[in-house]
Amino acid sequence: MKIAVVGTGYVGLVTGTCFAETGNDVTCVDIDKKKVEKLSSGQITIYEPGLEKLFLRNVKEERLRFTTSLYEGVKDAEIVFLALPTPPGEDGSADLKYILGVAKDLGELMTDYKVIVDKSTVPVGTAEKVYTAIAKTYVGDFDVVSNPEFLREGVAVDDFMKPDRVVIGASSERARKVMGELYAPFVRSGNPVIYMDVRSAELTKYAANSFLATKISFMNEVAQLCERLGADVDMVRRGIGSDERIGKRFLFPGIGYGGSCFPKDVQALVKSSNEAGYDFQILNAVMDVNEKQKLHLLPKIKRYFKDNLKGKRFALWGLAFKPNTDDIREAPALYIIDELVKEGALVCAYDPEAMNNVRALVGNKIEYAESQYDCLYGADALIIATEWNEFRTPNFLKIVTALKNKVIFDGRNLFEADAIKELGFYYESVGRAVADPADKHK
Ligand SMILES: NC(=O)c1ccc[n+]([C@@H]2O[C@H](COP(=O)([O-])OP(=O)(O)OC[C@H]3O[C@@H](n4cnc5c(N)ncnc54)[C@H](O)[C@@H]3O)[C@@H](O)[C@H]2O)c1
Ligand SMILES: O=c1ccn([C@@H]2O[C@H](COP(=O)(O)OP(=O)(O)O[C@H]3O[C@H](CO)[C@@H](O)[C@H](O)[C@H]3O)[C@@H](O)[C@H]2O)c(=O)[nH]1
Repeated sequence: MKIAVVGTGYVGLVTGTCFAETGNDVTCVDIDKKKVEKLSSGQITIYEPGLEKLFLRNVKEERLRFTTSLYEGVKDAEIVFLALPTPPGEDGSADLKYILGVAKDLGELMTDYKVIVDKSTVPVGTAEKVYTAIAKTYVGDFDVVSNPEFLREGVAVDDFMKPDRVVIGASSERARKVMGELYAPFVRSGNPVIYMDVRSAELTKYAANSFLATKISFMNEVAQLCERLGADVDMVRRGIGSDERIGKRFLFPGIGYGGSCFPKDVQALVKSSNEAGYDFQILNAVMDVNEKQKLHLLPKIKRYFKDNLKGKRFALWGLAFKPNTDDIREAPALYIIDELVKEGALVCAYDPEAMNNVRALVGNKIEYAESQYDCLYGADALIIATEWNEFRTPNFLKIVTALKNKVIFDGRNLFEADAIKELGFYYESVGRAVADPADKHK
């Protein structure tokens, strides 16, 4: 099939590459000239495990092309995916200017039947708006379909190639058939394509993200309670997660959810809800809990250093909002950096992939280290903000040698609390035994 993907960011690039990998002829369109030049010359623009190999193969075999021209991209395409940004507007609702801008341009370019697919996360009613924007100038037959994307960064290729489900919201049989053919290779393993009406598909995406965010905020509140009641959140997590009705996944407490999706999508659903005259109370609490959780480690740090962080030096492991990505959008580490710097502390950070992105954002506000151990030298404490695998089993001897004090504030519960205390560390984590600064650690 001939496919156009408009918007070649995270979702666009994964979508385009995976559809090319299953034998389709894909043209990706982006307004960012530099990005298109880079991709056309075989240079990948995001860090995503497993993607580069597929990308290079499909570029080489000419199933995957890039252009800045919307006309070039869509002229022969049967299906046009819109993988454009839907950032929060000033009031928190999803800003549809990119989607509706491209829809208007499509109306001016289209000359034959196409299926236009909203791949971006968009509020209920957007497909109707896209339809109206195209129909203003194009009078022929076409369909607008909602096909929300559920991939996670860091495991995006697997999520796309072996989806738990594919949701297709379509109002015409013709569009359902086209989409069904396109997705046939991905659902062979028995994972279903769920066909539904367009509005339900649009809401499914927000409901999925909001439910997952709710699980996380719930566990972060359980963690708060654990610290106050002397319980261990890891035990409670295991205890409840083994109940199939609850499920083991997305129960990990930490320093809040971040990334380009949960924060903006929960907020957008609350906004849509308000506009529909309904107060979505749970989600307001989910957002409040998350705001507080991002700075969960700060009072612990201040307590240890007797409220004086001026001139203190902190090593920070992890900047990306989660492991296996270089994405720093809404990364909890950035909030911690802000607070520490505001208090007059110095921060030296290390992240395996995200340092360039942070450097571009905050420049010399912090120092950057060449390795996870380099950033420890002379630091008063180590703070862990992202659970990269290489941080899980570090060389403790190197940590002890480099750190000024044997003090760790762990926002991701990477270590067994008892084992690390045995090594003589003052150790604070999330939802587990609270350390006492008065205790003498070795
Ligand atoms: N990132 C994820 O993990 C993820 C997962 C599922 C769904 N989503 C949703 O998918 C959508 C896209 O997210 P993303 O993370 O890929 O965004 P992104 O910001 O990484 O990429 C968007 C791309 O669109 C391009 N663009 C902007 N205006 C354009 C135009 N007029 N014509 C052509 N290209 C244009 C930008 O240059 C950029 O390359 C959002 O709605 C997001 O909520 C994201
Ligand atoms: O038990 C958990 C699981 C996740 N997180 C945090 O939650 C955030 C989001 O994590 P994750 O969902 O793995 O990453 P994303 O790539 O943002 O993926 C989410 O957002 C995408 C964009 O909408 C959706 O497509 C995915 O299905 C959805 O999982 C991160 O900050 C994680 O640290 C936790 O704190 N505890």
